[in-house]
Amino acid sequence: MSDITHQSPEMAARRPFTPFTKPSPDPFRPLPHIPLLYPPSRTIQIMSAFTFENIVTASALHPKPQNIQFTYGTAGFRMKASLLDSIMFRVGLIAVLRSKKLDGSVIGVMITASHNPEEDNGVKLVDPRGEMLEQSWEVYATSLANAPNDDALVETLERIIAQNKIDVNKPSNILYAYDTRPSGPALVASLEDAIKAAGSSYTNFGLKTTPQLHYGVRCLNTQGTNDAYGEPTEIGYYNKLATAFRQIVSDKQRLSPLYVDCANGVGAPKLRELIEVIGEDIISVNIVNDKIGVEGALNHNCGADYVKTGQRLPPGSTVTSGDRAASFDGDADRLVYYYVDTDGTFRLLDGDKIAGLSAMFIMDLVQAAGVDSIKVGVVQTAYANGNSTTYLTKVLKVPVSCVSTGVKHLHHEAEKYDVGVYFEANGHGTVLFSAEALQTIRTAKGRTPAQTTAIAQLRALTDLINQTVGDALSDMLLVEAILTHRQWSLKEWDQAYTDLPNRLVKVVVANRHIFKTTNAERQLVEPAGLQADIDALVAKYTSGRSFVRASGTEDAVRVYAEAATRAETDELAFRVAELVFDKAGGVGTRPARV
Ligand SMILES: CC(=O)N[C@H]1[C@@H](OP(=O)(O)O)O[C@H](CO)[C@@H](O)[C@@H]1O
Ligand SMILES: [Mg+2]
Repeated sequence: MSDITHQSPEMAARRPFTPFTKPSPDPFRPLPHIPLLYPPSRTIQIMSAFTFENIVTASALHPKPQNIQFTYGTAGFRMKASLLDSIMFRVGLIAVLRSKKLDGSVIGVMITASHNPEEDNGVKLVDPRGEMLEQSWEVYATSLANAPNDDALVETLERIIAQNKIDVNKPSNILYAYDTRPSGPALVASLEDAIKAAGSSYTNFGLKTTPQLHYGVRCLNTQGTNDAYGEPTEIGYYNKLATAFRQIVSDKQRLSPLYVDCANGVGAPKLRELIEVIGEDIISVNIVNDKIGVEGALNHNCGADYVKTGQRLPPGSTVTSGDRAASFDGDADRLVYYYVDTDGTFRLLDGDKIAGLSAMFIMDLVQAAGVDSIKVGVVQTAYANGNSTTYLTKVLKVPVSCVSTGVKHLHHEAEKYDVGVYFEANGHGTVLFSAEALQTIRTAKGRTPAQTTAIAQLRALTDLINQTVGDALSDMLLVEAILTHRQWSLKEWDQAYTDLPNRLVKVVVANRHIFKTTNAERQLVEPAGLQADIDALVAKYTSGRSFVRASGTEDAVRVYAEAATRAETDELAFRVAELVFDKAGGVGTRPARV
């Protein structure tokens, strides 16, 4: 690890940017052809008609469990895998209708429950440009999932078809993929039953990370257009990232190895393949927590969610002072970095830190490239650390928007900027380049060699960053590219600002739906009076901030608190949790002091 140079955060963050051109080692040598560990995708063309009769016959094998209300939420449908059979079948039907509605555009289906325990699973739909399913269709997915019997199922399908004027005789195409969960194959079978019954063509994209599926969908739908996103294969994905990464770090010394905790999930084999394509002489990783197929291992005591929530190393980690480390979540769409300081303190570099680093780098590059008409903006949620927002607005002087929790909100807001950097504190995020910004970058001509190099690097960044969704593999390469460029240690990156101590706690209440918020979820409107009580508590703490909202993915209310010191933060979080429990129908154990 390089020596740490102590300097002010401002200096560390704004160190002048110097593009180089000398390649070392040769990043432009041909990409290797690697045999992929998993079989390539398999396409099935189906020519049969869409009939309700076929659908009802197939549906009989996938009855809806009684007394369960399903909701297509922030993360699609997600729950115990044993409850998902009918959901998978019905999601298959929705996917087919959505594809028919969009003239046969490929719709993606991802079977995963991300960072949830291994016994859970879930499913998400992906729209043609690789983005999340349009919100109005989430409502259709929910109503179809809840149709209690065949008649209701047919009625709901008819209503969706009529409301959207869908011609069911149009072609339809589905691309699906799944993570490493043992429940995956059975759920795939249910999904395929629906797709076949509805007479649709489909492609099994196999074992993939969630962002790889998003990539695949966008590639298939843009093939042969001016807007072609890439080759719609796994190797195409690796080659695109590898070529861009090699170009950005071409003149630089390789960093010390990065320990990557893959949460015992799909990220492990995929990262291994990616690194093989890039070349170990250019990037070195040490993959840990790669126990695929070991019962109960997935996300257990490891992974990005464990590290972010617990603010500690995964148990058994061998990471010590001087090491560089990162964690993915179970479907490899979240990334956090961390290191152990010389005094033994654990230091987390979360989504907020990644956003700050990326915004800083891109702003410098835009300036160096002479395309400063391109404006960068950052999108955060209320969970962003207060000091990260101060750093972005006061030091980088970049516009920052705060939106509701959930990637779709961040993604949509980020689309409003020329370059929109968005990250949830938990490590899910990406950078979006508008069509105009891409055009400017593509056509820019440098007036000096330095400008020409900076333009080429900016171009490479647009290929390196997954534009469809947050992607741990792509984000990791982005961070590694920036750190390699600056030859920064994690500690140097960390110097941009110091996180305010923060705490996230859950409170279980009888009905979390009574919690209504405003102002990007930062204030409660209901239950009446609770916000005033929270405000009164917060006022007692230096740099205190706390807010309460109902989780969209768990049956609980989340309390977030931050303050000037660890002790004040923990006390504030506990006091607010106690307040919620007492005044808003807490059930089970009363919150305890941390
Ligand atoms: C505090 C927090 O991390 N909340 C997460 C979590 O949402 P909740 O609505 O808070 O349960 O899961 C979402 C989906 O993965 C993710 O987008 C979000 O950031
Ligand atoms: Mg995930």
